[in-house]
Amino acid sequence: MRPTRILMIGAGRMAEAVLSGILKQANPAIEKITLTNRQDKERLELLKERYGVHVSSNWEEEAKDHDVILLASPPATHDVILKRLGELIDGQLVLTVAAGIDTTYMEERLPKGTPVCWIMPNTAAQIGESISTYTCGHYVNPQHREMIAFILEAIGESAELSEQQVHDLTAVTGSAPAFVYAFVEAMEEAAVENGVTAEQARSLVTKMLSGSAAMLAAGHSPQDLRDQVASPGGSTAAGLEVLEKRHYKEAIKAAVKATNAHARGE
Ligand SMILES: NC(=O)C1=CN([C@@H]2O[C@H](COP(=O)(O)OP(=O)(O)OC[C@H]3O[C@@H](n4cnc5c(N)ncnc54)[C@H](O)[C@@H]3O)[C@@H](O)[C@H]2O)C=CC1
Ligand SMILES: O=C(O)[C@@H]1CCC=N1
Repeated sequence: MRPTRILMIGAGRMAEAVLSGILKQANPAIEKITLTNRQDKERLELLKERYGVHVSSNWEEEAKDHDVILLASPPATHDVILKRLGELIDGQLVLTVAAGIDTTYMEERLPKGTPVCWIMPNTAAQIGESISTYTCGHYVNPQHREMIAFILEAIGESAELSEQQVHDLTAVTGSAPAFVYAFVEAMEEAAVENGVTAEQARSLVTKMLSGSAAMLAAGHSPQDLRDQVASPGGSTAAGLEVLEKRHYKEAIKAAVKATNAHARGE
């Protein structure tokens, strides 16, 4: 990889996740990383202290001096930031992790020929365990791809998809961890109501979840796994029947639809 300077616009949770992943790779080609946000100086100081990176509350002054610019600010800030960025940059690679901000949107606001990439990670990026979908714009060359792969590997695994697919899967890979955590909260509450401590409930439910995920990762289908648990006429079947009556799958699919629609600004 060529010597590279990375600028991040936005210094929140996702920016920190990407930053810590990149630093763990200890790649000598990364010459400099600068984190910026609009006004939270305290947050910038904390990140500077924690990671030893450069910080600034004026990204406009920094843009020229960096090769890769990663937007990790809210989607609603992108219109203004991209248009201003377009006045400042000259061929730099521009990436975003924002929900709903696809490469067409970016290319429309940046000078013709600007290489762009849209990455949709999830919060497991914080521990290098994200499954990130991504899609590249028209002007991304093999060198840019090397950089994009480096960032993606720093936060976990990834799948390159079409722009439409990244939109359609925003809920399934980006937001669904929150759906899983809501399920865990309900399970923990049920466990506590049945007499175990909150710590025991956390430990039991977490292990149940990681074991279930490991069975899926081993290649078994969810239908087979469900059937293995639910002995015919047994107690699990009675529980599944309640979920079905309460439209469990429909509720999840409706949540996916609502999430994606919101991300697209609908
Ligand atoms: N949290 C998540 O699970 C995921 C978040 N994302 C995307 O990541 C982006 C950031 O999300 P989080 O890190 O969760 O949010 P956050 O609230 O932790 O961080 C947002 C950051 O943007 C900065 N900011 C706000 N307005 C700005 C502006 N006008 N100019 C420069 N900086 C500005 C804030 O100071 C803050 O540092 C969003 O676009 C979101 O769609 C994508 C996938 C998953
Ligand atoms: O809630 C959000 O807007 C972001 C997008 C994907 C996950 N979190």
